[in-house]
Amino acid sequence: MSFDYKLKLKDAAQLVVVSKGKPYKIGKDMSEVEIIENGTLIVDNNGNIADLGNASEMEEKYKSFTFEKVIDCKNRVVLPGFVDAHTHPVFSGDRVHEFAMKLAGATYLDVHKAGGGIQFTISHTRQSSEQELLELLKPRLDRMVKSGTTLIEAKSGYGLEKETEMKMLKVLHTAAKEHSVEIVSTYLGGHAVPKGLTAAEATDDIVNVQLPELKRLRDLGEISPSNIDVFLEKGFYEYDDTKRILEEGQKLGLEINFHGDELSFMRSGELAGELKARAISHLEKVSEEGMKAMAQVPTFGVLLPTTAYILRLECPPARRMIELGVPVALGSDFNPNAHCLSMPFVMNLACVLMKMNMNEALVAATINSAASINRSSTHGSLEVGKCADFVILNAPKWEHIIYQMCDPPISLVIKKGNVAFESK
Ligand SMILES: N=CN[C@@H](CCC(=O)O)C(=O)O
Ligand SMILES: [Zn+2]
Repeated sequence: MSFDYKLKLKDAAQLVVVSKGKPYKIGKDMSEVEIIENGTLIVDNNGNIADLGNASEMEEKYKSFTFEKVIDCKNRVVLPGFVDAHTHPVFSGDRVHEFAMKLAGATYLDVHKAGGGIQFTISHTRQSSEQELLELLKPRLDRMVKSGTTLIEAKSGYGLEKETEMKMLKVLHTAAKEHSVEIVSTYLGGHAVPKGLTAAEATDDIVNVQLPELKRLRDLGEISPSNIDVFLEKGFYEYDDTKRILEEGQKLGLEINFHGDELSFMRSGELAGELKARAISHLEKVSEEGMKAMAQVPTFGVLLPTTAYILRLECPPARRMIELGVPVALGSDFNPNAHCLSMPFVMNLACVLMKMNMNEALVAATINSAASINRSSTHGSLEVGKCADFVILNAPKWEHIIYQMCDPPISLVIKKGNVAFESK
């Protein structure tokens, strides 16, 4: 039997549109969240939003059409699926022992210098097969969906040599086809300097060995990276090496989306201005000039409150960034250091630790995070033509998604018009 439409979300207490007709929000506009009170939304047979509006008007308009599925959303709210703008979800080996070290006072750099941190994860990930990494990744993605995430940015970066970096990108490419979560992948061969090489030698290897292989496999359709990333940090990659790697990636059509100004001030914002970067993540130590340069491009500031929380760092200046017109996005930074898969918890931390208001946090976790990975024409808001990715919350007001931080009452998560998660 065929139906006129795939899905109707009927009589929602709130349809949280978030943003209308804009690719992203900046400044005071981040505090505005568009809402339709008592609304109904229709999904077409391709899994895109066909229409939305006042419930009684929609009932009248669509009374003679058929729907494959109707969900009664009375006393519930519908939000766009969350977009997680920064994750490292492909790895093997946990680092629970390092959590204890950090609680006892070790810093991120102490752990790294002792051969732990990224190096620990690299040694495990190098030994795992593509299939093992895929099997480890899938339940992590399931847990993201349960928390309302429907689109993620996901990085390689636990190989630091050609084989493992490409293996990670292949895992992401396969997962994108086999899992309901949509994935935009990022090549992060410059996540740390491999043991035995200098930063200059590692940079040469990325430029002369890894990037040509990335191009070859991308041309063959075996991987699909959209972005290039480097960890610009003292003892990792410094300004000139970072710039060289990012520029080489840009020549291959990759967008620049890098880690910067996390533990030390590295002139990340200034570099983003020079290279017209799409996004910088972390930014705990960003300068006033750097923020101004970012606002100018604009370069998205992807803020990661879990990192500041877990490492007890001073938070990035979110308020000043918003004031200066930097488009701010949020990510979970899910990785073995910051083991968080939940965007509701990230939004809560952004409000409490970074002093963002709830509207700003929601904008940063939807339309702005989608825009930080160049997906806001299809994701991040409830607008006609966009992907039917939703979080249906069993609460009369959307703010409960942030307020009930660790276990918000999510009753359903919809991906492309299909139920991806349903609470029992
Ligand atoms: N800071 C660099 N990279 C990750 C951490 C990766 C790791 O510790 O494994 C981050 O974004 O927090
Ligand atoms: Zn990261």
